[in-house]
Formats: sequence, C-alpha cells, structure tokens
Amino acid sequence: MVFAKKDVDYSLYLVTDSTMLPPGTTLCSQVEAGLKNGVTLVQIREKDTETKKFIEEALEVQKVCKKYNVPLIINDRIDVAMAIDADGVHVGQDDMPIPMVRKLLGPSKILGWSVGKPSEVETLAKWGPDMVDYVGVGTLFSTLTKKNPKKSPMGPQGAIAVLDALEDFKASWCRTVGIGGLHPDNIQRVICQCVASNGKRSLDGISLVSDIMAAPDACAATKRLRKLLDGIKYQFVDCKLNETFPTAASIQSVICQVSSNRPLVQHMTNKVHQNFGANVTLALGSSPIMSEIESEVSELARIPNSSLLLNTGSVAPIGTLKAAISAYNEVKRPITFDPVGYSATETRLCLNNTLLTCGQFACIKGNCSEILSLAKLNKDKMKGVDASSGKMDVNMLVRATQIVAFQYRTIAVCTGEVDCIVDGTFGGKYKLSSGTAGVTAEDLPCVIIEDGSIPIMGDITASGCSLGSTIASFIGGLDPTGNLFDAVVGAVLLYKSAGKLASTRCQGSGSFHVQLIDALYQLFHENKPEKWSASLRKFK
Ligand SMILES: Cc1ncc(COP(=O)(O)OP(=O)(O)O)c(N)n1
Ligand SMILES: Cc1ncsc1CCOP(=O)(O)O
Ligand SMILES: [Mg+2]
Repeated sequence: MVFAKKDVDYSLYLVTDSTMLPPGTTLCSQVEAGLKNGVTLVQIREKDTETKKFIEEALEVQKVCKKYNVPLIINDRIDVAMAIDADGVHVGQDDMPIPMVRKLLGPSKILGWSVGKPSEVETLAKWGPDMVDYVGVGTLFSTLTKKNPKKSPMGPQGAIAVLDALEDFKASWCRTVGIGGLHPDNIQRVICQCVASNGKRSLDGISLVSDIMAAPDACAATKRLRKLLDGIKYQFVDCKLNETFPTAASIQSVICQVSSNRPLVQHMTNKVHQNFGANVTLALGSSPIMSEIESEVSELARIPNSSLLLNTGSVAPIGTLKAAISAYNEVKRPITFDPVGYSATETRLCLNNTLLTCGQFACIKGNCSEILSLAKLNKDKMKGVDASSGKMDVNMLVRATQIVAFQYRTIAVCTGEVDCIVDGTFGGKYKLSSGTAGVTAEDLPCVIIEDGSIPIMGDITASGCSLGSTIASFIGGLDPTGNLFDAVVGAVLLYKSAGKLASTRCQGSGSFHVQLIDALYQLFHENKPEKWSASLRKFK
C-alpha cells in the first residue's frame, strides 16, 4: 500500500518502545489501543532489538497498521523498511545520510529527519521537496526515553526557530512534529507557542513514546491526547482571555473584584523586594505570602484566587521554582513572571530560559532591557539588573513587547518612562499546522501608558518588582468572568498614577517609599480610574 504523502496525518504520531510496556500488555496491544483511539502515524523504534526479532515485530505492527489504514515508519533501519515494504523511514543526524536513504527507498516512501536547528533546515531546503517529507523537531523537553541524548532540550523557543527556518528557506512541503517529553500537561502550550513568526505554520503534530507505550490504559491515554489535539482553546487561567480595550469602567470592575476576592499572592522573589512587595500587596486589598517551600506550593495554588509572582531574583532552588510553575498551571491559576536581569549574566540567562520553557505565564513583565533581550533585540549585553539608561525608541519597545507576547502566548509588559502592554494570548486559541493564520506579532493589540517621567521611581529599591506584586494581585483577584488584559492594564495604570502622585508628595527617596504605598492604597480604595493621572492609549 502506498500512502499519498499529501494525505499523511501527522497529528498524533506514536513511536514505539517495547522496553516500557506495562504488565499484561504487548507491543501490538499498545499500538492497537492507540490506533483505535486516534493515533494517525506509527513508528517502530526498537533500539536494542536484534534484526530478526525486529523484523518479526515490524511485520506484526505492520498488520495492525494496515487494519487501521495508518502508515508505518521504521526508525533507523532502512534495510528492515525495504524488507517489509514499510511506508517510510525516520533517520537522525547521525544515521544514514538522507540522499542515500532516499535513493534506497525510492520517491514514494515517507522520509523523516530529526532536526534541532535552523542550519539543518537550510540543508533540507537545499535538497528540495523530493528528499525530506517531515521533520521531528526536538528534543523539546527532557525525557528518559531517548538514551544518551546528544542535544539538550530546545523548548518551544527552539521549535519556533526551526519553524521560522522552514518559512525562511521556503520549505513549504516539509511537515513537522514536535517530540520529546510531550504529555497532556504541556501539549496545548506547545501547539500554542510553537508558531512561525510569520504566523503561517505551527507544528503539524506531536510525536510521543511513553505517554502511550507506558500507559496501563493506552486507550484512555490516547483519548486524552486526541481531545487535546482536536481542541481549539488553551484555557490556561480561569478568567476571560477575549480581546478587549480596557476602559475606566472595566478597570473599576477589576478593582471591585480584587477587593471582594482578596487574592492570595504568593511571592517567590528576591530578598530586597520581599518586605516592600508584601506591603504593596496589602495596600491593594490582597494577601501576600512570601513562601519558597516546595512542599506547600500545591496547597497554596489551590487556595481560591491564588496568584504566583515569580521574580527570578529569588534564590529558591530551581526545582522549587519549577514545582511552583507546574502547581499553578495545573489548577489554572495565574503566574506573573519577572525575569530580573534576564541576560545580565549567563547564570540568569540560563535560569530564566529554563523557567520560560517550564510553563505558561499569564503575564511576563520586565524593564526595557529585559524585554528587548527576551525578544532577542538587545544587541549589547544588559548592564546589570537595572533598566538600561537613556531613552528607548517607543516603536522598538512596542516591537519587542509584541514579540515576547507572541512567542510566549502571554500578556507582555515592558516598563519604563512609557509602559507598553501587549496581549499575545490569541484568546487561548490554537490550531495544528496553520499557526495563527498569518497574524504576526506586529498585529497584536498594544496599549501605551504614560504619565511623564518619574525619576524618583528609580531611586528606590523594588519599585519595578512591586509592579509585579500589583499585577499578580489584580489578575489573582479576577472572577472567572473577569478579563486578563483589563486586569494587567489596570494594574500598570494604577501603579504609574500612584508613582506620579507619590512623587509630588515626597521629600526624598525615603518618604517616596512610604508615599508610594499610601498612593496605591488611596487610589485603589477610591477606585476612580477616570481620575488617575496616567494616560492610556492604543498604539497605532
Ligand atoms: C518522529 C521522530 N522524531 C525524532 C526521532 C529521533 O530520531 P533520531 O534522532 O534518529 O534518534 P533515535 O530515535 O534513532 O534514537 C524519531 N525517532 N522520531
Ligand atoms: C525518539 C525521540 N527523539 C527525541 S526525544 C525521543 C523520545 C521521546 O519519548 P517521550 O515521548 O517518552 O518523551
Ligand atoms: Mg536514529
């Protein structure tokens, strides 16, 4: 049987591994359970099996695949593929070169290649459409299934680079599957985030091993995966994600919700910020807890209206930070991420990039340098953890904020004399293959908040970090009917206005600290956004 390449469905691509079979199951029973419930492509990958047994197993699996009219791909072994007339082969960078494999297989068979970086995409593009039919993009996340991996996990950002390269090198024929550590808790985020910058393609499917092969109930496991793949919305927080333009009335409503819900704001933050952040949170009618205890993150996340502020000036062990991200994502409670000093040092760059691949953030906020670096627009290395000096071009700041919002599917906030806020959530919508239907970062809605310069804001500690406390309070206090963008914009507008008010009342930086808390308290409890001094406008 020859499958027309254009008809191959890459959406749920099962790769086998008989070393992880649960008791009472067989290679074929697990494969059939998958095929019955929505697996659309199968690859037999048995790295430690002798040829004779491998052929026997491949023939058995081939029978089952034929029953469901699903193509069978053979991993590594071109000889076995030819011997049993399989539907295709998958090889990696260290296996037989693609042109040789294609010469042996002939033009009609499906040929897959493992790809981890843009230079490999450039090569396949040069070969043209008659060589590689699809690429396995990975390893996305760490996995125990692939022994002695030569590459460290690339995360969704690495996959975006591959998708961008496919578009840049015009390899339009080439399909893509993500692979490596894919499970129900990250698949929607991966499909949402892994979109080419031109919005014209996302992954065509996901490929996995252990989630099905090691499942005691492979039917249920496959059904769960199928439901996620066929879904259209990733509701990563329990509030509204629909596109809005915030108004004084909608911000007033957010404050009413925060007042009434009194959110618990868990701070995982640096020592300098802890005390002031707690007082800012209290001033906003919210309840702070400064906890970095891994064993309690799940309990805290389950408290009604919980909200996590993750400020990577924190000295908590990375395992604790990762556990907190998972715990809050699991219960769809919001996480505000503040990548302090994002690329000031290799250590911070590595820590922040690692955490950025671990979960979905409701809001990512940073100063100009941090956001420019996150967007990979900051040419010179960041200078310390403070916002870089000197004026920044607003258009560049907006562009950087849009890129961060687009790539992380989040509400991105860039703070400075002018604050930029961009909604990159797309309402949580996602779709295999077609990306965002051509909508790019530049098309994302952006609002600008300004109130003239407030130089004294930079003369106190934790002023930027405490905007994080304010955002976390506002989004944590939302009702399920509350709107995420309204809450973030409202928080930034309040904070900017309070800063301006405090600067007119203080005698110096010492009293500015106190006046800022007073101003936040006063403006919050008065709840008259229409009277606040800071202005809010749409960008363009
Ligand atoms: C769909 C898919 N993607 C990637 C791989 C990995 O192939 P490779 O790099 O050759 O590594 P091994 O699988 O041979 O260990 C794959 N098999 N399938
Ligand atoms: C074959 C392969 N190639 C890259 S990761 C991987 C194994 C993926 O297994 P799992 O889905 O269990 O993480
Ligand atoms: Mg291989």
